[in-house]
Amino acid sequence: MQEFTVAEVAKHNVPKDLWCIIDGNVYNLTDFADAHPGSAVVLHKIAGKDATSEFYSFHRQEVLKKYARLVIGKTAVLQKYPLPPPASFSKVPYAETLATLTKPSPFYNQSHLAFKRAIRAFCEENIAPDAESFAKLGKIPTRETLLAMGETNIHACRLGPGPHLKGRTLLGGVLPEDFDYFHEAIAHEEIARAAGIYCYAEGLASGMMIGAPPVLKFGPAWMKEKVIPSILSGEKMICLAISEPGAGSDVAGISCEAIKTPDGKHFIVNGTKKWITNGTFSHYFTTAVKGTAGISMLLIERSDGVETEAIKTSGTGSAGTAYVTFTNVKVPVENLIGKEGQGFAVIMANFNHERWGMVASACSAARFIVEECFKWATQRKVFGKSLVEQPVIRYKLGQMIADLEAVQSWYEAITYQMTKLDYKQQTQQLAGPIALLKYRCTRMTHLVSDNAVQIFGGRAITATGMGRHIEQFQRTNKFGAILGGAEEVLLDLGVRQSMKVYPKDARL
Ligand code: HEM
Repeated sequence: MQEFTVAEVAKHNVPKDLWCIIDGNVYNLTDFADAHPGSAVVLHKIAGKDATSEFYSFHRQEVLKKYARLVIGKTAVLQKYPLPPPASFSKVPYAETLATLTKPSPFYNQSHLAFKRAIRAFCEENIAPDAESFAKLGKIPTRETLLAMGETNIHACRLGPGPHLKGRTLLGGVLPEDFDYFHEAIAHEEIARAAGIYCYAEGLASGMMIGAPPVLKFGPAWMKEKVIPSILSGEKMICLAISEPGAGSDVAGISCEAIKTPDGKHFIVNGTKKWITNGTFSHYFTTAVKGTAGISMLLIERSDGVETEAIKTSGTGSAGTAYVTFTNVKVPVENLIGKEGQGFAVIMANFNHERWGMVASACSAARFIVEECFKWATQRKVFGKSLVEQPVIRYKLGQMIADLEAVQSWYEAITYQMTKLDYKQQTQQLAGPIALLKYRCTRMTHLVSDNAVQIFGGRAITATGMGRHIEQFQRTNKFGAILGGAEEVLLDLGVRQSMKVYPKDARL
């Protein structure tokens, strides 16, 4: 690259010959000025000057990457803000979990770190580039992306440890037998970080994370053999169809009915499901139905009588959130997941993994927002000093960090318990704590979202530019307080679960 002196750059200081220096590099903005979204006028004011500080007041670093073509040379001035190398861990305080950098941890080892680095690299290369534009356009992820997640076994990793990992090559060189719930949590965390929780991330087969476990844990052998490989490869999609227009957290209230044919060989399914993540593009529906025996779970293939329609939410069309209608759908009785009439137990067992996964994603998303706020507060100047020099801003950051780290610690403690308990024990012993944890987590994200909006001001309600991640987070954050069980329902469940084991002999 050609090197210029500061004095040489200074000569190009008029609109028809407009150069400037940004972080050591020389930009020729003459032809770009009229197309500049921030107006030509502001560029005229910095013509011929070092505009690094002005640039970082109004733009994200990614703008420089996108417009690298405008660079015509460099100066001897040392670059102060180099773009971070690929798949690196952030050095901004609290931007990474405490164990990611150098701090010791009872839970994570080198294998977790290697996995984290590898999946971050995958996400940066394959997921992040589409995240913003696809979310805006409401486009579902491409087949290539979903297949790439299959090839690298990310789909399989998101279903947690188990026999489905046997013989698979995992990212970071992790051996399938060493893979535990901390690895799985890292997969959810990294996807949420790269793709935006309750936004583009939802399209990345998150329906599978909740729709496939019932098949894996309770489905008959033929079903596992037929369905699981095609799902884990990314060829086919599956979703969980439980909630209905008249039944959300109130699962017992579902009305989608499945009536057995007189020969006992099929169910005829009639009813609707609402808010079904990935429903618009799923091939399989893990569906809760009501029959004479009570609630059952059925695997329904997309076929005649299955219709899906996109629902517009505050999130994005990338999630494929659907209204599903089953009209006289003929389903073989072999498609029962678990025993007839025992669907409630399958649903309840599944909820734990779903809620825990939501916490993993939400902690990571909140951490990313903390990082955004810390960076903004440091580089944004008001009343002659940076925001972070104002006590009120430090108070807000402190609240966010303290809440986040408290939830993170509880979630890691529960994750550790999951690594020591089998699936049945988890269902019996962790349903209450996980319900309470998810409640605490979404209260934390409310605070993080609220404080982030106050720190970013107008930019927090602007979909592009400096605050675009904050805008998305505050717009979609509420999903977490509803999906997988509303906060109020979870608090109630948490206490009811502990009442079941309350010692009969305990007295004040
Ligand atoms: C390489 C040089 C530059 C490029 C490629 C560039 C590009 C952009 C882009 C893409 C935006 C829209 C922001 C977004 O929504 O993402 C923008 C906005 C803006 N730019 Fe630049 N810019 C450059 C230099 C500068 C400089 C040196 C200034 C100095 C004053 C400046 C001032 C602004 C302002 C005031 C806005 C509007 C910010 C807002 O709406 O909050 N730009 N610029």
